Amino acid sequence: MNPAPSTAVPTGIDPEYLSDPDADRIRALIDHVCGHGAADILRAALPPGVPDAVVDMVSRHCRFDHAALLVFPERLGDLLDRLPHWGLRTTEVVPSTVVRDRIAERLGLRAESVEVHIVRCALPGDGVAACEGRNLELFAVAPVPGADFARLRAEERARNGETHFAFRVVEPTPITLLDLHDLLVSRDEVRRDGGGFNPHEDTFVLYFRSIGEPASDRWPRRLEILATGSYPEVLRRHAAPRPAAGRAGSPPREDSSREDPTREMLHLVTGAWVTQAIGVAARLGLADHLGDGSRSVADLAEAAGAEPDRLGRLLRLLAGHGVLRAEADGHYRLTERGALLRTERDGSLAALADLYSGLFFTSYLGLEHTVRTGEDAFTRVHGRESFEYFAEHPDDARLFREAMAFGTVVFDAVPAALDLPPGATVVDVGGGDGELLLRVLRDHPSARGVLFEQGHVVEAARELLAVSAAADRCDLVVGDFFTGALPDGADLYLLARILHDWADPECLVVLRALARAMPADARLAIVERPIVEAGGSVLPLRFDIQMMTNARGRERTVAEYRALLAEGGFELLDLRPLPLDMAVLTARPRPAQG
Ligand SMILES: C[S@@+](CC[C@H](N)C(=O)[O-])C[C@H]1O[C@@H](n2cnc3c(N)ncnc32)[C@H](O)[C@@H]1O
Repeated sequence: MNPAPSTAVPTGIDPEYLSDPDADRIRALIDHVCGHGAADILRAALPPGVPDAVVDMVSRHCRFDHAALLVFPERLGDLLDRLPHWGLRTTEVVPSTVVRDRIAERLGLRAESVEVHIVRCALPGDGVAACEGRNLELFAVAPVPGADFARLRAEERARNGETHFAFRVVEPTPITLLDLHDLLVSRDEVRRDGGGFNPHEDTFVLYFRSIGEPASDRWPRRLEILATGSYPEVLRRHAAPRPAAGRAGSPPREDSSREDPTREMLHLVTGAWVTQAIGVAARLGLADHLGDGSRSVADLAEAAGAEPDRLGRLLRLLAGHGVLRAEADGHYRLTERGALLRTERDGSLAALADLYSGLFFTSYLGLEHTVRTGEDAFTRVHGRESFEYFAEHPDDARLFREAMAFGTVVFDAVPAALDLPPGATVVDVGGGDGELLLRVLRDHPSARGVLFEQGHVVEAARELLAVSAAADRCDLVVGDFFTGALPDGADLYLLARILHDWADPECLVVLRALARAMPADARLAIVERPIVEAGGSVLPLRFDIQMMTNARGRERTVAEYRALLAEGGFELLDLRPLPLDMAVLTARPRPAQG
């Protein structure tokens, strides 16, 4: 961090203005901005105790731009006259719309009756090196007659509620902005606080307000992320409701574990027991037996062919984790969470719960071996690599396909995230049983599809296709994406949940084969669950271990995907978020050099 200069305030301040309450605030803000390094200013705009990794990531992509303050001069000219006394050089005065609208709303007035100007000014460079290149934005609110205005002015002077510290993204891309956004909102203490795009200035802003005592005695923890350009996807994500996890309404027993490290650790260490309990519930078909109703333990035990005492204890644990609800009469019913174990529903997790507590669970006995040696856990435990194993075990292969069908919750959002020209041909490489391709064809009625898969999987896809209205627009091609030629000449190639199955060398074989098969103007759409660096959701990290244990693959950060794609002959263009931490990453073949 930059050392604080011994005196931050430029000399030559006219003492007359120090008695003005706004003058005092402006001076204190100059002190704060000139007296601290950018990382310290950032830290003070984020929650107390924010990890270094978060500060580092924001610092890597952004530079400090300005600090903002709401002030109340009698006349705008008065303020402009005074600024040189603080060594401030006015660079621009423009009308404000966003802040004006917010103030008008608070005063219960029409926006047009409130006048707010943004006075942009550069901080002095001379003698205060830390101020070089830093700016203030003073939002000058013209007097509005009425008691409420007096109250607003008094409150704002006391609270500085509109103050923020703005960091500008140096090389903005949708991917960088999404990464930054997700990193910040992944912290429970950070709240989204509005944002928007100003077309006149081609400027995009996101505001974040953090809970916690102010870092200094007066400035709120309010951060603005600023970028040139328009990023509607990021804005949509910013406006979306916070994910339910960790919010009020989660089962209290789980949440209470957060307070005590021993309890919390015990919770983690015993997590596999819960995986097993849910897996057994899935294999006993408890959710289907319960349906929409409630049943007694004895009744359920009979229906599921289970021993009542042991089943009762299993149900009690599942209720503790919010999978079931115990009713006053001792009956159990499904919660919304538990209903995901019903087999006959979209997005069923029943097969996944069975697979993750069964075949894929036993592989974890080889995790230590994998971590120690780098050798594949699944192969060590089951004798062969997972896709070879499935080719020889049809029942397990069916369970795997059914488990993958859970991804359809995510697939529903994929077609809208693809840019497909009319009449386009789409090749789904390793497309499984065709669930994703069928959704794309359904949403794009003029598109044609090609499903490229291994022989035994294509047979399953044939069954699904047979009952689909898009059957006549879809061809099935049996092939091996490592050794066979891929269908060429199409407009869009899908690689959904393929790259994460493999290590980089295998991925490069597939990517280079794709680069050879794809026309120069075709697009590659990769559906994966990218790891958000530093403090993002833990789900991609869990799946990363899963890929290491039950495949030879890994989850990757966006930067790793970008690098992998570049090595495979592609350029990453865009990232569009999907539910459950997944995303569509769009790439194009890199034009041949020279
Ligand atoms: C994790 S699944 C993903 C399936 C589908 N894309 C989805 O997202 O539901 C991986 C798929 O890759 C296929 N696959 C594995 N090795 C392959 C190969 N060498 N050639 C073609 N497909 C392969 C498997 O059969 C499997 O369907």
